[in-house]
Amino acid sequence: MSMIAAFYGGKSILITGATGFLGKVLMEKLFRTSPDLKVIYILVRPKEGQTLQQRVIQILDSKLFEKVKEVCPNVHEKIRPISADLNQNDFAISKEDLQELLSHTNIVFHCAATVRFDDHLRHAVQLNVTATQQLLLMASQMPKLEAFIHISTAFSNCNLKHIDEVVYPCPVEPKKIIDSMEWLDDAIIDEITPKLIGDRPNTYTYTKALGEVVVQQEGGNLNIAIVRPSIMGATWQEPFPGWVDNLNGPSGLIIAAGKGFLRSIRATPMAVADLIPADTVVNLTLAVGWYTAVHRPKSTLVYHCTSGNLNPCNWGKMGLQVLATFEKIPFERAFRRPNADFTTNNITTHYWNAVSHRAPAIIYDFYLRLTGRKPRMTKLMNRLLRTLSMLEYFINRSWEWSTYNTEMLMSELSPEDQRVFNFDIRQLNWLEYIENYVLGVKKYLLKEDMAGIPEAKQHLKRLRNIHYLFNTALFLIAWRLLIARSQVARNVWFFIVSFCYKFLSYFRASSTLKV
Ligand SMILES: CCCCCCCCCCCCCCCCCCCCCCCCCC(=O)SCCNC(=O)CCNC(=O)[C@H](O)C(C)(C)COP(=O)(O)OP(=O)(O)OC[C@H]1O[C@@H](n2cnc3c(N)ncnc32)[C@H](O)[C@@H]1OP(=O)(O)O
Ligand SMILES: NC(=O)C1=CN([C@@H]2O[C@H](COP(=O)(O)OP(=O)(O)OC[C@H]3O[C@@H](n4cnc5c(N)ncnc54)[C@H](OP(=O)(O)O)[C@@H]3O)[C@@H](O)[C@H]2O)C=CC1
Repeated sequence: MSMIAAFYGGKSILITGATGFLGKVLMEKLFRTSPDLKVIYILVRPKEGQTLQQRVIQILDSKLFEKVKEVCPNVHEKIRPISADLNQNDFAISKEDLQELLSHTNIVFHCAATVRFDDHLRHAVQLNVTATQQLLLMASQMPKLEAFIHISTAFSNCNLKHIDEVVYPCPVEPKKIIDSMEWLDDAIIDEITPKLIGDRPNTYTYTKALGEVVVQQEGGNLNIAIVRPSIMGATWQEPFPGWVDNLNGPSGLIIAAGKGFLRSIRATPMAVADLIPADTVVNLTLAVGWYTAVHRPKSTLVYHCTSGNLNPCNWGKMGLQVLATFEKIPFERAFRRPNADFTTNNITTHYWNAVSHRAPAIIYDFYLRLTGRKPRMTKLMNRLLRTLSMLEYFINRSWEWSTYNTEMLMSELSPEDQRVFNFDIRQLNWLEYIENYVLGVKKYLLKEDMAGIPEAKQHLKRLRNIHYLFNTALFLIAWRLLIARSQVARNVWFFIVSFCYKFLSYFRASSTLKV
């Protein structure tokens, strides 16, 4: 029997961010391995046109929860959605709900965050720092609380090259930042943001670092741990390979490449692609929850959930495997044939952006206008280029993360727990994983049917023919213009034509002789 699974049995668990990518995989695993848990409270913000219950039903109806429904048929009774907005004071939770949470919760998993790189600092601070502070305050009033697990990111200290499993201090105290956000206006915040984030690339990584400091400073006597995943990708094994449900990280770019929009990307092929499957993050997080509650380490332990130092894969290998998978499993209705490449400097990046991204978009929009439709490709391409510029920082560098605590935890698990809550990334086969990832993107994000693959292949063949035809026409037009203007080009042209003519005459004559 798994000790970790048994530990979560009978427990009341609070999860923030349960409607997000990680939160859903976390809930699924909890229900599947500990169906006898008491209740999972989830803090859900109301969404336009959807009640909380409807949001829960939507989650449970997804393919992700198919296995759970078999092992835990009353799963819907065990999820208790609580209306809460982490942007509001006290999360705008009703008094009754708050009372219930405070008196019953045994474990907290804090996953909610804004993961947008370019969020306004005020909003990023509110969600990634102030909300964490408020949640800690709530947690300190929970008499039955056994562990508080905070999900951060391995990139919270991406300004360093080697990152240890410790919380690094920030030059300006989080409390001061929180206070200043209350009285500074947006214009001033915009002005000081670059100075505050310093050599970090965006407000996301900066506020996640502040969040960690808050956890360490204000955790009081709570049993706290911090989990730092790197770039979270589709599931590796559980509940099935390839499950993914948002565009973050590489998923959006896989779509853009597979549909033929993305043709070049500024990346360093040898830089480590520190991807980590979502189910690996979940297994480590649950093991950390158990360890923190049972062993009560004296200090706040940080656990790196990364792949680079144990089983590295680089962007070059990953890119090639993604492209190879498109040959076998193409996406439907591609704009162009998937054929992306890496660029490594500014000049080639600008050149290929103009030739491979902007120009085809303009031509296609011109065609849409001609046929009386609304142009949209240039807008889409501009957004893609903006997204690429945001992600570039992470695909042109490598980091070293120490994984001492994570490895220590692995050695503390029984063989059964090591199997059920496997987070040993050394066992991952990258080529197989990437293929399943692309397949998962096709099935679960694009919702494309596998039966459509032959038609998708036909479509790519048509695109290839159009491509050849277009290139030939372009060459002939350019050549025609050139020979109209240049005597040298004309001479070359006559030489080629007469050479071909002579060759054909010789060929015809020799074949007549043979007969
Ligand atoms: C040798 C030869 C080889 C050949 C090779 C060939 C290669 C070919 C194969 C290629 C694949 C292999 C290489 C993979 C590289 C992966 C790099 C990943 C690095 C990730 C590092 C993460 C580190 C930190 C990890 C963490 O700890 S945290 C989690 C990470 N957080 C995020 O990933 C949020 C990012 N996003 C935003 O920050 C916002 O999205 C924002 C972008 C500002 C836009 O923002 P905005 O324009 O305002 O508007 P949106 O509505 O948001 O989006 C507007 C439009 O862009 C779409 N779109 C949003 N996102 C993404 C996204 N990612 N990717 C793509 N599209 C996206 C959205 O669908 C919408 O499309 P539309 O609806 O227009 O059609
Ligand atoms: N994705 C990645 O590559 C990585 C993620 N992480 C960390 O993992 C955690 C989870 O990330 P991920 O699942 O990918 O992110 P998602 O964007 O998929 O999920 C974010 C979650 O936070 C909730 N949330 C956001 N704002 C509020 C709010 N105001 N009130 C209540 N809930 C809110 C969202 O709710 P709603 O559904 O209503 O929007 C959603 O459930 C984050 O802490 C992130 O920093 C770390 C490393 C990598």
